[in-house]
Amino acid sequence: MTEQTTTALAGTADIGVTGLAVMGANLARNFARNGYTVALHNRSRGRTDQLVAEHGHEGEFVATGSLEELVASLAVPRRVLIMVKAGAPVDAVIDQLVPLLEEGDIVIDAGNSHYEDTRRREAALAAQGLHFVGVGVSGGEEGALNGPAIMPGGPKESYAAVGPMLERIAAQYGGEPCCAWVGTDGAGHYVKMVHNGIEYADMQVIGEAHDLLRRVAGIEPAAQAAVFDAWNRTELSSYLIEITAEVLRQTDAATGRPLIDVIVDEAGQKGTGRWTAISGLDVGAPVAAIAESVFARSLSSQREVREIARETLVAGVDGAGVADADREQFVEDVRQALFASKLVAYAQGLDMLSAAAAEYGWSLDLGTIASLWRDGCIIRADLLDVIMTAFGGRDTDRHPEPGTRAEGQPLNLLFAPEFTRAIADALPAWRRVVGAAISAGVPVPVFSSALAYYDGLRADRLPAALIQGQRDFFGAHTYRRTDREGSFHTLWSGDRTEVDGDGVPVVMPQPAEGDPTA
Ligand SMILES: NC(=O)C1=CN([C@@H]2O[C@H](COP(=O)(O)OP(=O)(O)OC[C@H]3O[C@@H](n4cnc5c(N)ncnc54)[C@H](OP(=O)(O)O)[C@@H]3O)[C@@H](O)[C@H]2O)C=CC1
Ligand SMILES: O=C(CO)[C@H](O)[C@H](O)COP(=O)(O)O
Repeated sequence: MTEQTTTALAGTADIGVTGLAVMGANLARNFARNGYTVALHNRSRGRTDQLVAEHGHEGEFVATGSLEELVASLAVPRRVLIMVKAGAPVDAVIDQLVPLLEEGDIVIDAGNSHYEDTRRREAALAAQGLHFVGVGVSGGEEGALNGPAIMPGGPKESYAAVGPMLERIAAQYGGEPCCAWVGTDGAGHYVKMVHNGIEYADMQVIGEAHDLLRRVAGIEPAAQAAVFDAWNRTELSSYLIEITAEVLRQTDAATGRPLIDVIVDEAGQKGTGRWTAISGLDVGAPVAAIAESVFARSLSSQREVREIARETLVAGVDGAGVADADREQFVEDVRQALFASKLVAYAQGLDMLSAAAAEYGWSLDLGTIASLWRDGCIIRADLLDVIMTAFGGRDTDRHPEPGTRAEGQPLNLLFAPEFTRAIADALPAWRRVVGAAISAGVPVPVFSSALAYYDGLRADRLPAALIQGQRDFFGAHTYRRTDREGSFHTLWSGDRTEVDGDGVPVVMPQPAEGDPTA
């Protein structure tokens, strides 16, 4: 296991990895460091040779120059892990691989593929006697090497062949691997997609907090780093808060200014956040905070429009800022608003998983899924252990009916008593912060959207009643009544009497004598 091996070991390698950019190379090294013999392949040979030259001493590698060689070097059943750019490249690799494989072999796609692609690919490969396992992987370069969070989908029986290997290279939290089979076909990639949607919202709320600390409280980046360090010792403790402090502390070598001030303020995106928002719309899950975080990135990238807007649109505020005496309280308010908004993003993401489970017939256990995110991935946070507990802990044998929660699991994360309390405690600060941001003209799309979600959930009555009235007025779409079963329509263009779903005039019950509402 320790000697560098580059000669072909035909038919003995435990796993083949094709696609040796940042993620594939580090996953391959992780497998090798854990004692597996890893066959390597990349479209262009350079990456393969580089990996072997730089890291060949870390374990048993079989460098190959073609997919034919890669497949020939693998033990049966063959396991080939694809880690190439998502989309058409995955299909291109599959098309080349399939003719080389035999019944029972397993193709693992560990990139950020769209779950619908995964469903399609699994069905196509199953028809040819091959197993296709769509696996979500999170943790970036460092996680891939030292232990990522892994969310495998695909046929349950395939997990027996790949699960133990994946569990071995995954991050470990309290002795448990951050890896477990999550559900059939595209479920693994769906769960990873929602992870990324939450990641977008989490990053955006941290960004909003940073903006408020700078523009309202006047706290410069280096001092903010200390604030985020301190927040990382509270219930906000997480990887993203930790790296935020690192980024804010960094000085640009070329200018001596804070690095954050020389980075162009346009956020990129590869697609997983957008897919989450689109899927939320498709399955009818109100993931507004996640969607707002995607829109915020899109707005940031409208460079030309923003330039014109800066010159033409007025702010309409009379100056912003907190007095010195109020700064400490404001910082604490922002911390609480950040925590509450983050909880809402998790609540929306988890709610969406249940809606998708119903739509696609998956059995997703929210407690186990939360357990996978406790370490290794980008959204890892102390909070996830609490969320896991709120959903009944980790139980890889618990498979609720599609679209339902396992017994005892709350219908919404915010209904778990500890989170109901946490939000209630944060609420006054959250409202103050959103109010202050609006007054100061500082955009807080996710802070405010998350608060609107919370207020929408808890409202006695929503203006949806008026929308139903409007829909009935212009399109005879009917409405339901609070006091009777059935659907009803008012003859808006006629005498405005009410008819039932069959067009029969409704006879109003006579109010009882003495009824005060009569
Ligand atoms: N980077 C990250 O932090 C994370 C990435 N992911 C996902 O993992 C996957 C890999 O990501 P990453 O390592 O960043 O690499 P990239 O997404 O940048 O993809 C580069 C790799 O894809 C190969 N490739 C591109 N097109 C083709 C093709 N048509 N046929 C064969 N191979 C092709 C490249 O080969 P060549 O060298 O020949 O160009 C190279 O090996 C992606 O799906 C990504 O979304 C998941 C989690 C985290
Ligand atoms: O999957 C990941 C982390 O979990 C990748 O880093 C992904 O690229 C992040 O998404 P985006 O590039 O859209 O910010």
